Amino acid sequence: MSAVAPAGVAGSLAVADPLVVEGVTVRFGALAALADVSLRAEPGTVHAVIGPNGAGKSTLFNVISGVYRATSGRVLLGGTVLTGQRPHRVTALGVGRAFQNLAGSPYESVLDNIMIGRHHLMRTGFLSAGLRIPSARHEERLHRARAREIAEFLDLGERLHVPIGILPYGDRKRVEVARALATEPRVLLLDEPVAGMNAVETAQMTATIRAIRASLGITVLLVEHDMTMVMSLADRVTVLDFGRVVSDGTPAEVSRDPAVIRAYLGTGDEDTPAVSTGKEQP
Ligand SMILES: Nc1ncnc2c1ncn2[C@@H]1O[C@H](COP(=O)(O)OP(=O)(O)OP(=O)(O)O)[C@@H](O)[C@H]1O
Repeated sequence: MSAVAPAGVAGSLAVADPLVVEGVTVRFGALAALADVSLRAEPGTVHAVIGPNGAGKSTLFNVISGVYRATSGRVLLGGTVLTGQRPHRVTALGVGRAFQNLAGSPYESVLDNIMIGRHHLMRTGFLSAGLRIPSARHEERLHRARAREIAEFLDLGERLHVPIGILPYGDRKRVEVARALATEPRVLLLDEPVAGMNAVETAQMTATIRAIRASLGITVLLVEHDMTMVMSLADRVTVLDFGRVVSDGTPAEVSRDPAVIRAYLGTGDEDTPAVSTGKEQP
């Protein structure tokens, strides 16, 4: 991985504003998928959102990214209210999202797939781009250079012109993260980034997320079922169960919280860590 943080067309990626979720409720008929959920992801941290299946994690990501409307409550990035905005506007306001399922066209190259993330930043319309107007060509060159930097940052620099459909699974997942980074986010939503990965790919993705936090200063909001990865990486963890926040704290705090033990195991046995930190003695 490149040691140098990308910098370029869109300027600094660093963020000084927290992402704040304030009392968000989402109802689907009688079901409250989220019930008065609040959390605060501090700038430049990895904040994990965990919970059993059906706890509301995807619904929360869908509210933050503008896909679902909250029944009540707000999401703010600094002083900007994100709730009520459409997904493309939320992206433009600084929230990038890498999806769990592999997105992107399998026949297009790594570079072209990363460029998809930059379209909302390009001033040139299709007509002037198609007519190869010099200013349009200049802008396209700058954006391609930036996409290349991001690819190199994610160790994809050697594969720029490879169709993503023939890449190994781990590389393809990193292209998805690169596409999200190409939107120049201040907050990056990562939806199960290591789902389906082997141990080597998981270690590489974990290193990638650490580098995003350390070098780019981006706030990462992470939904992930791999508890060893979450507990080794997250600065803070919010635990959802049945749409409610049942715990919030450092990995060490939540892994000992009886409410988390109940959520995962259906027991209040306080001698058992709720979730493995990967550091327990055998
Ligand atoms: N569009 C929808 N319409 C109706 N119910 C929904 C919708 N989206 C989610 N739900 C329900 O809301 C609840 C929370 O689902 P959600 O997908 O957010 O959970 P999750 O924590 O992401 O689960 P998993 O870990 O299995 O992905 C579930 O009961 C789910 O069936």
